[in-house]
Amino acid sequence: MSILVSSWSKNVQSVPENYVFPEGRRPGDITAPVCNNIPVIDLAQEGGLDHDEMIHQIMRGSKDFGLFQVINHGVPEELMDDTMSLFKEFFDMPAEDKAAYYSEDMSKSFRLYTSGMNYLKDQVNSWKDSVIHQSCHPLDDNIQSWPEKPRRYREVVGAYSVEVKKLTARILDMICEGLGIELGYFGDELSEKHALVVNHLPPCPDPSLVQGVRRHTDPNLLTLLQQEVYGLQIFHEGKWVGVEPIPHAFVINISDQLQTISNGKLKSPQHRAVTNANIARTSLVTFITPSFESIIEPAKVLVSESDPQLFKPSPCMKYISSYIAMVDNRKGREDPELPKLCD
Ligand SMILES: O=C(O)CCC(=O)C(=O)O
Ligand SMILES: [Fe+2]
Repeated sequence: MSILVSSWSKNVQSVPENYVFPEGRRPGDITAPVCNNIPVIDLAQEGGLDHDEMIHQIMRGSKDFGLFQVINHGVPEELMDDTMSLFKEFFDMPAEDKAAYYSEDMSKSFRLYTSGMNYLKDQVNSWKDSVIHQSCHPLDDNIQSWPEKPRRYREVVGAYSVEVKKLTARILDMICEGLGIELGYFGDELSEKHALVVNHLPPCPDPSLVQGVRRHTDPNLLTLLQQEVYGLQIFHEGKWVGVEPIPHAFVINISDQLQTISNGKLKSPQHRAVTNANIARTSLVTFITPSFESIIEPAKVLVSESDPQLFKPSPCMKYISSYIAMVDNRKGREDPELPKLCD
């Protein structure tokens, strides 16, 4: 039998034992109401918000929640719909078709996997299948490792990653403006890597027992997420709150390395994704990461006598490897120099 949740979960009426989290580590409030204070920012270039107001809202979201949403952002809505439909079709393919893409080898540039990062190492499994494209750009160098099924996979996902790249550059420059650092600061090296992860959480007979995407902060620079079904939650002021699924919006999540570069002015929120009883949830998550050799440290202009440096310089790779070690061992991050984050 396939170990992919998307292949066997239709045939079960209760949660198999290896997916049931022990009491105390269960998700708790899976129906947390959506938080209406998270900014939803209209980025329309004509007839939309005043530019200064956009920057103000971006800063408010990034400081108070570590997160905001954008609409009218320039990524064509039809392309967002096509990409979402394509991935739903991917996870609905017969188990034999999906088996060709399944791998536990984390070094692969494209793979389909299940649970956390490694099904075999997880003490308790997560109710999730995922695909990862380690690198989307340059497209021509990477696209050959992507699936050819469903038809148009490479064309649609390729176009999606080109559009998301443009939006990323725009948002990073607005963050520069808000922080008062030079435009282009995040160009090239600091935003070199674009990985696309698609998480698929099939309907679950009892969402209160399982984890979809477990509580974590993102170890990269910035994350852009597309969702259409409720499930993403952030831990805010001591409780879980939902992030409203808004059609054709992107959720923009400040990640650990941007928290460091901003010298703690922007925060990297703890978040997770919960499952639903009746409906599958698919999310498209683009992770922007500096080149692994980049040294991540607070921007000089953000450090002063009244604003002492909060983080020591560390290579980007250290953030990523400490995250992977944490996910593998389910322990907190041990390196005291890195933002301290997880359960
Ligand atoms: O699927 C989601 O909504 C959250 C995914 C996420 O946090 C991640 O993949 O890092
Ligand atoms: Fe995340």
